[in-house]
Amino acid sequence: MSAPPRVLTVAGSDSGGGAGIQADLKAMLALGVHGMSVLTAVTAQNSLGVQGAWELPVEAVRAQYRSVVDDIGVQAVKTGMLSSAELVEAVADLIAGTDAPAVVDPVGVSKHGDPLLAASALDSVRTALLPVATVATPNLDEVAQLTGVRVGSQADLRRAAEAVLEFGPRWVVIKGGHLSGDAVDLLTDGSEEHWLRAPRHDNRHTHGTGCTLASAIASHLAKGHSVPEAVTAAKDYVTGAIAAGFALGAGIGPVDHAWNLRVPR
Ligand SMILES: Nc1ncnc2c1ncn2[C@@H]1O[C@H](COP(=O)(O)OP(=O)(O)OP(=O)(O)O)[C@@H](O)[C@H]1O
Ligand SMILES: Cc1ncc(COP(=O)(O)O)c(N)n1
Repeated sequence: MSAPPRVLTVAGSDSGGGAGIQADLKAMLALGVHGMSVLTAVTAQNSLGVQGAWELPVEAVRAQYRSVVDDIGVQAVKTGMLSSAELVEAVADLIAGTDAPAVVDPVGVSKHGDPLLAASALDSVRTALLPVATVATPNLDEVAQLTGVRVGSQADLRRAAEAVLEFGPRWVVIKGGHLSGDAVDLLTDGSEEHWLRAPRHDNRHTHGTGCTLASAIASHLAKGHSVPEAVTAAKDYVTGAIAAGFALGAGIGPVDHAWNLRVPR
């Protein structure tokens, strides 16, 4: 049997299994690719928030990356929580030397408002990481942090996309998940525009939506799809996962990464 496409996530661990590395690997399995991971940080996290976070040394991140890329090889890379300026710069450098598309989710804070990136790292995200991204996937809070553009309605999404594209990613997906009404995202490279629209699911169990979308994009890119095809397929996958999100713990439960694998009875 031939090996499936290989996808690497460079991100933090969520002990609760809903976001971070755990969400990424689950999404990759559900989408038929071989998932691999470079851990940047470990969080003590559950449905109520992040209780603690510990960064890995930059040499440990570099060594994991080299182990995977030099032997196994990758068809796409996805980044999530990178924690510090030093890690952002090291990862940007590693991606620049890798011949594979990179999906950059510029994770800033968790759903509960806990910081996952030092404020001092924002400049490195702008000047080192975004320029090496094939697709960047900021949410509205990350757009505001990175560009100063505040999105209050769908009409502002184009302005937000233009501001992010100035930092150099080939494509950007501005996630409008935090607006009201339909869940509308804008994918653009500055010349083509694709509006991705899905019904808003009235389900509070949405922990891990951003990680899941970015990993699904990377998985479809690894299969050889174009960026618009990959993002469209990833949007369908995350929408189904949100619709099937379930309660766990006392707070916000995870999306269901396996929804597309369940056989109807
Ligand atoms: N209630 C919902 N129903 C349908 N789609 C949603 C809903 N909430 C978010 N989405 C979609 O999920 C994807 C992730 O968007 P979101 O804005 O939630 O990302 P995020 O903020 O990075 O994630 P998180 O809020 O978990 O940190 C987008 O495609 C968005 O449109
Ligand atoms: C380790 C880690 N990485 C990322 C997120 C953000 O999660 P998301 O934006 O997908 O909800 C998180 N809560 N924890």
